[in-house]
Amino acid sequence: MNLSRPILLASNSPRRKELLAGLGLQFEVHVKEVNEDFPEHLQREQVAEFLASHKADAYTSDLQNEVLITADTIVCLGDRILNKPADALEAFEMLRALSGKHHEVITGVCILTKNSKTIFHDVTRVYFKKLSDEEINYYIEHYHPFDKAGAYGIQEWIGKIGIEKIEGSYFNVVGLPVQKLYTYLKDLQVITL
Ligand SMILES: Cc1cn([C@H]2C[C@H](O)[C@@H](COP(=O)(O)OP(=O)(O)OP(=O)(O)O)O2)c(=O)[nH]c1=O
Repeated sequence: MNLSRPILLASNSPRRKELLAGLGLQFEVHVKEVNEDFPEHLQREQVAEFLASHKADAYTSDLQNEVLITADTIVCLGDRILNKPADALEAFEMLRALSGKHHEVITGVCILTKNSKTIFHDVTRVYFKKLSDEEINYYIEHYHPFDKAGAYGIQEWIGKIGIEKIEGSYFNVVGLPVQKLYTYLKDLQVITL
């Protein structure tokens, strides 16, 4: 893959680094702490896009020729948005709520340059089987899913035993919709084969 300009990934997430590297791209990682509040009135797709865009805004004045990528993943159960659980009790409550139902995982992405901002999102529907309290407690105890929206990682044990099916991109659930991102980067002429 050839790059027309340097790529920066602004993310703390090891999964995002791995997924972007999986596209065969060279990039650098830069991270600034950004507050993840959002306006109440936004639709859920808009929340993921707002947060990705907001993360990118912290870098506007730093960019020269670089292309900056940011993302945000949220888990939506009906109208409820599940963020990262604060503790084991909240993680248990979230997984109990997701058990036996389907929900949507939305990742918003922002591609920022000095002169342009491109924002998009991808949605994946995830169907959980009914989880027992023992399964939920076992997962929380062994995997500590406190850095994950909705208190689970599809790539972990619970994804194997608990998820019946998904509709949409698997990688979008892990944290970066790489298929769509590749298309945007190609259309923006950031990458060529
Ligand atoms: C639902 C789900 C989420 N996640 C992760 C993706 C995200 O890293 C995290 C949601 O938090 P985010 O706020 O999207 O990202 P982050 O704070 O980890 O990283 P950044 O520095 O880029 O802001 O949950 C999984 O790894 N697997 C899953 O199945």
